[in-house]
Amino acid sequence: MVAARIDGKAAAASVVERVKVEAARLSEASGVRPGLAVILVGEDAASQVYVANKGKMAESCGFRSLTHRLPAETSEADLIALIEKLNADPAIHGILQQLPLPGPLDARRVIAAITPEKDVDGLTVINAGRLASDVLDEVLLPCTPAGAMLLVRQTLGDDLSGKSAVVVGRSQLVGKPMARLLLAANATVTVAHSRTADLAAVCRSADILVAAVGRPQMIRGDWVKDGAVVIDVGINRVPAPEKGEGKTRLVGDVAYEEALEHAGAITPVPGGVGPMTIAMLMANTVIAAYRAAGLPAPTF
Ligand SMILES: Nc1nc(=O)c2c([nH]1)NC[C@@H]1CN(c3ccc(C(=O)N[C@@H](CCC(=O)O)C(=O)O)cc3)C=[N+]21
Repeated sequence: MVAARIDGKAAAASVVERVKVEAARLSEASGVRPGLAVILVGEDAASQVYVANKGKMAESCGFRSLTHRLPAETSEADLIALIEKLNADPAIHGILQQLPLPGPLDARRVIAAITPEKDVDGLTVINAGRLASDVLDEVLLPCTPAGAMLLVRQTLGDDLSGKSAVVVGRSQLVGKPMARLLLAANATVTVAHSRTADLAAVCRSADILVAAVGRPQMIRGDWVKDGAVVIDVGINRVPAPEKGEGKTRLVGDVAYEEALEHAGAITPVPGGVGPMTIAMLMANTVIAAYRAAGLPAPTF
């Protein structure tokens, strides 16, 4: 079998088109223009690129977009004071604190300062708790698992009854919320991780295999059940000596070429889950703006 390629770029573009329509509808109904504030502390090169992309995407959706660039030496008190100012600003509906934070800043305390209704990254304890407690009408979901789930639903439909799903990785950011979303869609879910015995055999039991470990090409082709849907969340930059694509290239957590021969459908890296992450940030921002206006929010 040769797997179908799940086109995350195309799926992300159609989410963004929906976001534009919903933003325009909100603006007509209530005069509210969604506002997204992105905070970047320090000079991390990769983060600079992501933040610039998010700003451009927000503007293309018709949002008000503000990027706050703070020096690496910023104190935690000053950063939290900025977040509190944005919490209180009625023109801002989403606050994204770009991670990782420089050394002495405590990400947990900083994220906790974001009001849950503006937490468009879905990282606060309140939003994690809403997902865990099935309070789905109030939750803002973490963007990467929400985007990955949309690709699963696009491939297999909304009801995963009778399907087994294996999530490799148990992070707060991806693994745990992904498992909860799959469970909410009626899949039978296993969360595997670095201490799982015979990980290959566990993976082979999966109709839906989600790789979120952050180790380049760790999941081999013969770990993939024939016909499985494989969602590769990993984005790893590795040296590319052999191909002449420059010094480095991006690979996922799955050995893509090998997995192609087993999977029924698979997300590539790049062009898979990555673009969906940014699209879902836009979706969360428009959702937060609808809720702030007291109107029923669109679902994605
Ligand atoms: N608070 C916070 N929220 C985040 O969501 C967050 C963050 N901090 N810090 C950094 C990571 C990284 N991240 C990516 C999003 C999209 C792509 C993406 O679209 N990647 C392209 C490839 C881009 C390239 O070529 O370099 C793709 O997979 O096709 C990658 C990485 C969000 N992050």
